[in-house]
Amino acid sequence: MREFGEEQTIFDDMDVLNPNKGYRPRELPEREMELDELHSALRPATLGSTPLNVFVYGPTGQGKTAAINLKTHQLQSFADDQGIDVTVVNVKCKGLDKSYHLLTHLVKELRGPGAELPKGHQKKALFQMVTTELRRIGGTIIVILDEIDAIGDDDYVLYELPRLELDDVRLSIIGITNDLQFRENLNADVRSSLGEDEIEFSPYNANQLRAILARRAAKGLKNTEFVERAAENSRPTVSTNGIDGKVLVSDVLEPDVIPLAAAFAAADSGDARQAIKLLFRACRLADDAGEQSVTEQHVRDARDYIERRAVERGIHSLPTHAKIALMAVTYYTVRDDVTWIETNKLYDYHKQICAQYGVESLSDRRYREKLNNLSHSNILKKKTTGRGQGKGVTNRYSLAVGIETAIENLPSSEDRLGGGADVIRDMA
Ligand SMILES: Nc1ncnc2c1ncn2[C@@H]1O[C@H](COP(=O)(O)OP(=O)(O)OP(=O)(O)O)[C@@H](O)[C@H]1O
Repeated sequence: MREFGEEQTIFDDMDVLNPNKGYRPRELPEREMELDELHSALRPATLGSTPLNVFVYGPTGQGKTAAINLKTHQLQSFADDQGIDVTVVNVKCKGLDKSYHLLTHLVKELRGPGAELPKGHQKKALFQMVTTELRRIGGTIIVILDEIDAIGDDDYVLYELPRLELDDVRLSIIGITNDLQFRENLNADVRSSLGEDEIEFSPYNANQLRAILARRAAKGLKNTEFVERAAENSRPTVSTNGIDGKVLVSDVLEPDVIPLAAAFAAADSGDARQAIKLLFRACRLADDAGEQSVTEQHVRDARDYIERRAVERGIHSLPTHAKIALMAVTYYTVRDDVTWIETNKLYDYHKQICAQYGVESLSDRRYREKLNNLSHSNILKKKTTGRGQGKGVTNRYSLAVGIETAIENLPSSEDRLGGGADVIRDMA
């Protein structure tokens, strides 16, 4: 057994590289333009006027939250220095699927630390409480509504809040979403009042991700720092995407590590969170193995690990019928040693398993939908072939995940479907 405290480590500060911890970057050079746009929307607060409502949108992991945090903090400290009354309130809307829920959380945040969620009130009464709290706080109040799309089409708050006119209150709403459809579907009135300014965050490219990773590595890893180009000496340069022409040198990272992690994330979705997660996992794999250097292979292993975990999580959270569909493909893959299996055969398995384990079976059409959904989640692959003119098409499915992964994640023996899964495990 390993003993605590006896190991060497490559980490200086693990939290900086852990995207789930609250590290807040103090600079975002890749988002200068977006920060300028935010600056322009918030600047009226410094001039005694009302900041603009802003709608911020773009895919996940693009620095939307980081940029808004940075800019509102900057505004807050300027306001504190100058004696200007500015209050920033943050509401995370994830899971708040109704205006009612959003209002309860907004009241709680406005009331400040220690306040409880108000219970047992109508929507209108809650809105009145919001108004009372805004009046009590007074001055400039910036309400950030993160993941605003969670409230779906119940846009009562989004309609009413920007329309509030209260004496001595200058209210600004910043709505953030990564659901572009949500923005498109908003009622035109809501969209125009909420989105006085709209700021789009488009995906990072590989170069930008390299720079982001380089700055994180410099803060999170030992013997890794930015130096003037001339001072590179003989130390390995691991990123040339430094600030002010500096380069990153490291005794811990091999030169290919940051470019590879950035390339993987850029090829996928340009998500900075994903890139940081990949680098962090690669560093942990090296560190846990007691190695003093992170290699390209660690990055590849980290990617495999993250992908595998994501698939496993996806499989575990599948509803019953989707689990049976996956079992069906796994069953024939193992039993017949084939790759592609026809829908009709899979449907026979479905009916048999449902009858055996007391699950209500689906119609043929609904079952096909389930198979199709699994192919959209990259758990199955689908192949469609024509049977000639007028004869329609045949869909075949195969596992998109490795057979070992599929078998490892079959329902356990204690599960309602465990017996069916045991049959597959015994055959494998
Ligand atoms: N330009 C950047 N420089 C340094 N770190 C960055 C940059 N952009 C994003 N990050 C980091 O990437 C992670 C994700 O960023 P953030 O949460 O701001 O993304 P987001 O666009 O708000 O994503 P989501 O829509 O999923 O909430 C955070 O750890 C953040 O600090």
